[in-house]
Amino acid sequence: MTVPALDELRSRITNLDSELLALLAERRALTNEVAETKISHQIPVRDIKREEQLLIRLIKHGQEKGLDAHYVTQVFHVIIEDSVLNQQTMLAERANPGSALPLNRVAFLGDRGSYSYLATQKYFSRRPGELLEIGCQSFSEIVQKVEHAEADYAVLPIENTTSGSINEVYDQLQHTELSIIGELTHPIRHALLVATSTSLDKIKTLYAHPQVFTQCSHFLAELGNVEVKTIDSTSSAMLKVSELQRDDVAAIGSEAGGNLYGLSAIRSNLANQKENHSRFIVVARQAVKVPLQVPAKTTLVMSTIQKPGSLVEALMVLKNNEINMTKLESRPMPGNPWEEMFYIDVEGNTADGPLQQAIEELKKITRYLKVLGCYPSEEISPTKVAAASALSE
Ligand SMILES: O=C(O)C(=O)C[C@]1(C(=O)O)C=C[C@@H](O)C=C1
Repeated sequence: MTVPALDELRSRITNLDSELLALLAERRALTNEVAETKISHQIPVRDIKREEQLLIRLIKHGQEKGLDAHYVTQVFHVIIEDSVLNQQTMLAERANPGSALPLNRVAFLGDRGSYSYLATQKYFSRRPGELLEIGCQSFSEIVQKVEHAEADYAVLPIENTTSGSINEVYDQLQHTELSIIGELTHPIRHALLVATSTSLDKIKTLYAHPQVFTQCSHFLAELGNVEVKTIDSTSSAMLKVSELQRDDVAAIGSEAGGNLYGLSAIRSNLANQKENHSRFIVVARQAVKVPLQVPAKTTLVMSTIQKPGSLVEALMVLKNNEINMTKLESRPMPGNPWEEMFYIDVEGNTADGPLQQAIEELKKITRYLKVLGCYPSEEISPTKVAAASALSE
């Protein structure tokens, strides 16, 4: 049997990949048409039943073609997530006429290549208009850029699955009139980045942002004589290493970001937890309306009356109105020792009855309550179907 030449096989793969892309684009265009129907008939974007049926059929079909259920499910989770996010964005834009800008000026931490930069690119890739990135040195600078109308939006990391909440960002939210208008989660994959063809045993100095060191503490503990230097952002760490061009220095950052500085990864998956994700919020001067067909999240900040059980009482209001709380964070109140501000994320829309009711009730039993924003939820939980149910069809 003659074996086809590698070039020939690769050219066939290349052609197939182009066909796949054309099909994906066609599918996306169809789902955008679906969104138009949903807008005119007030139908929710997400239809879990339809997704289940679709996955069951695809798993079965895939297995007939020798593709395992896990693979098919993973591929279609990504495709459906893209479809849902695009439709949500379309609906949100319709609900906020005139909000789409020809140029989105976005302030974020660090420079090209930082995780905030990558999150910014991801969030605005679905939105119309060009993107102008404004790299900043601190969270307060980022917030001020939007407050002073030097930027239209800010992208701020708020929590990480390994290192927890980012307190400085919560503290910024306490003092600003800006509103949260969006969120996104982005995988944070830390790699050891170098500028030369070197190896781990030669590294003597390591640059990274303090948050990154916290997230990679297990890896750092294994390193022997390495001097760890903190730096204001991941992009500064990468820039430093690319400028030094030395065998004995490295930065911790994403491989994608490192590529922008000509760095290569000699170790990857450095975070303590395999699933390391950061959640970012997007803030602007103007709050947005979230259409009721789109799953919404709302962030509240409140301080309770100083008496035993007042926080429990406030949380009971949420429970009684069947509002699901996704996060509770407390931060000290400057100037008021031992008093706390509570930041609460809930599933729900401020334009919808149950949350409106809960907010009214909370106002009566708290000292201070403010809605920091109501925004489309971008946490698209994948629909699960058991492979067995697909095969029994
Ligand atoms: O069929 C729909 O209603 C769609 O919006 C399309 C689609 C898909 O991409 O297949 C996306 C979201 C829904 O949850 C179900 C299916």
